[in-house]
Amino acid sequence: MTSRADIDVRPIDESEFADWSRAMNIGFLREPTTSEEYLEARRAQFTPGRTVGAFDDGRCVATFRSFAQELTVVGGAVVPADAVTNVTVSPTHRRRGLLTRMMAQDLAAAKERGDVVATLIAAEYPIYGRYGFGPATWATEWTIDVPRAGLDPRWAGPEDGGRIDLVDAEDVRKLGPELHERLRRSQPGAVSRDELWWQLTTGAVRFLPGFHEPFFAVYRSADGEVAGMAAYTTDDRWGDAKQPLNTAKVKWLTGVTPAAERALWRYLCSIDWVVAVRTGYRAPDDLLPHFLPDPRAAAVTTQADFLWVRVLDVVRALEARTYGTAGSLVLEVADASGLTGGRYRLEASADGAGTCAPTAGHPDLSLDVADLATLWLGDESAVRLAALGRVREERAGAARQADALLRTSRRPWCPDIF
Ligand SMILES: CC(=O)SCCNC(=O)CCNC(=O)[C@H](O)C(C)(C)COP(=O)(O)OP(=O)(O)OC[C@H]1O[C@@H](n2cnc3c(N)ncnc32)[C@H](O)[C@@H]1OP(=O)(O)O
Repeated sequence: MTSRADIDVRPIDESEFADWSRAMNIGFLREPTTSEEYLEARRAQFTPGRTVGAFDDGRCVATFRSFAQELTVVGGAVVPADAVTNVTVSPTHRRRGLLTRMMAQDLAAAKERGDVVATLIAAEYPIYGRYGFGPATWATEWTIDVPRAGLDPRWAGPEDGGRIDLVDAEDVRKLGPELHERLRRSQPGAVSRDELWWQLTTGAVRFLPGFHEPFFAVYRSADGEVAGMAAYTTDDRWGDAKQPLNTAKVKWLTGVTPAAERALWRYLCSIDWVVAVRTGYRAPDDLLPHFLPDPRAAAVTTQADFLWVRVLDVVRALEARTYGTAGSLVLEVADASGLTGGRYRLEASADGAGTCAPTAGHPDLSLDVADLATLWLGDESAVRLAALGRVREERAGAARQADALLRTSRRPWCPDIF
């Protein structure tokens, strides 16, 4: 067996991209061999210096890629994030520390670059906590039993003066980016999308497994403004007695007003032949069930952690967001990697702004950097984490005070897998 030291972990150059892609497909249990077209399409994701491989005897056996992203925080500001993706280690080389080496290099480079956080969508829950990542948003998927929802089957369009049109992929590439910008600027937990995201979702570039061209529906409000858009596929299922039994699967649904969300969900539940709607990953407090006369018709199919965050700079992370009340809190943050641990005083003013600085003062709460990430976007309760023993109160009542400062009335949501 090759010793750990003999395995070279380094950024690849473009000539190694085919070997790197083969290794990634192996790690994700996908067909290893890739076509020239696949490689050509995928090359847009090659970021020099940030596409990393591990090489054993000249063959790529592990992959890791990161790219620049913006993450929206509470209050609507965005912070520069190091988005981590394409993480694989071949089954022949697992549990020898290769991920640990690739991650350590990447996080150190991200810190050096000035990224405030690193982000990822975890394939499995137990992988990333050890590197200081914590789940910062959660996702819920519902399946709507349309005939049980109590909706009037005669519905023929929005009652609010708005309209819904089906549009082509090209229209989505034109209208979608601006709509998403509006959403993500006001949605804590949302991330930026690049042009390739729009090309992939519309099929202009195809390398994702199982792509089927979706239907695209656009909602315009009474004044003609595009306020919502949805992409969905259907599965052409029929029962033995010739009954249509289609499920509409929502790939994404963006609404920048409650009216837009209501109209698009109503539309999806009105399509002839469709008896079930799978919603895709929404925020756990999405309005959707309450758009239905019988909210129980929306059954939770998935409930899981979604966006994981690794705080790289406590001061900038805490100063970027806003707070629910005025107050002062001293946090003792443990960070085994040495990237951003220390004792910090957060001062929030009545207008919601926060300042943060290292302090020698007595701590109010002690916690790991991964748990700070879990609290940062407002989704989790410090009181709950204290009950679990993950946050320690150094002053009685500090966890409750942290909740008053940090928690938000609506939950954060990351609409994108990356
Ligand atoms: C953002 C993304 O891309 S998510 C996709 C992640 N990729 C996958 O799930 C594909 C299949 N899995 C893999 O490729 C690999 O198993 C990886 C990438 C998850 C882990 O790579 P490895 O090189 O085996 O990890 P490494 O040896 O550095 O492990 C470090 C520690 O994490 C633990 N660990 C690693 N993977 C897992 C896991 N899936 N579940 C539980 N523990 C794990 C190891 O046991 C080890 O613990 P220890 O330090 O106590 O001994």
